[in-house]
Amino acid sequence: MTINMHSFCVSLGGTEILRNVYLNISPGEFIGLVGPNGAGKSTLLRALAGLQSGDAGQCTVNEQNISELSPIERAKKLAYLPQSRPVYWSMIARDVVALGRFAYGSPLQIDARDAKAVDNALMATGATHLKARPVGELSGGERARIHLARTLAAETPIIIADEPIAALDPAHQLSVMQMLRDKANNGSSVIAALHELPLASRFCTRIIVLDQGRIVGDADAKILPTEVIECTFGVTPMRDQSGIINGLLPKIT
Ligand SMILES: Nc1ncnc2c1ncn2[C@@H]1O[C@H](COP(=O)(O)OP(=O)(O)OP(=O)(O)O)[C@@H](O)[C@H]1O
Repeated sequence: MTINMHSFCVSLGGTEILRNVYLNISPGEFIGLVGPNGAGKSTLLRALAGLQSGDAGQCTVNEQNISELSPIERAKKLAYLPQSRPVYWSMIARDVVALGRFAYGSPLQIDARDAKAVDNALMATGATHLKARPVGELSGGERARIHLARTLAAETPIIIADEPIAALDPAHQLSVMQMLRDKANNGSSVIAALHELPLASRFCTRIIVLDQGRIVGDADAKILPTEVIECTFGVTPMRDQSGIINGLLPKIT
């Protein structure tokens, strides 16, 4: 499925947060949305998920305005992992993952297809061994993987993830990035807000750079101009021969 933003603007508390954003995500793409703290990444992802209305412009899924979709229709098309993921009851981890199936029936009475989706999602995030544990007892990284599994359990053609690898150890960061890339390779449209530029560069098919609510860079990760990274983040990327960023240094002046 294709997701599209056209001349999209958002103001919050009297401040313009997203300014005239144009964006297109096609099946097969894994987009890394990067930008400094406060750039507007979460706001943009919330808008793509239909959770943030705009002051101007449009956001569409397969050319249908996202605000016209019912929550259930939306949940069958896209899964959204928010940055903040509070759990107010100490539910068993597997039940939290099963919440991802709510669009298909009651998450507390899951059928065989739902159960398979939940088990596959737990496996994809390396969290199968955690399934019987109360989420309140899990570590931050373990809980993050359970929430990601909840997102994947929806088995939607679009995945929108806000900082899916924050709090994960290096091995799980790599495996989650590979898994998201595999989803894209299998036809999903994936966008994730990321702070880990080298990992974004290695695994994403495209990088979009947001700064003060504006898109200031949009390119294949390997050819994203060094100047854009330097101007936006104040760091200088080191690259390997293929252009992949493999380290960052304070901006060389
Ligand atoms: N409800 C709100 N009212 C006023 N300002 C808001 C509101 N929500 C967010 N903002 C502001 O919008 C800007 C963008 O926030 P957003 O969370 O989208 O940034 P971000 O790029 O995801 O940042 P981070 O990398 O720190 O998570 C920030 O300056 C934030 O303070």
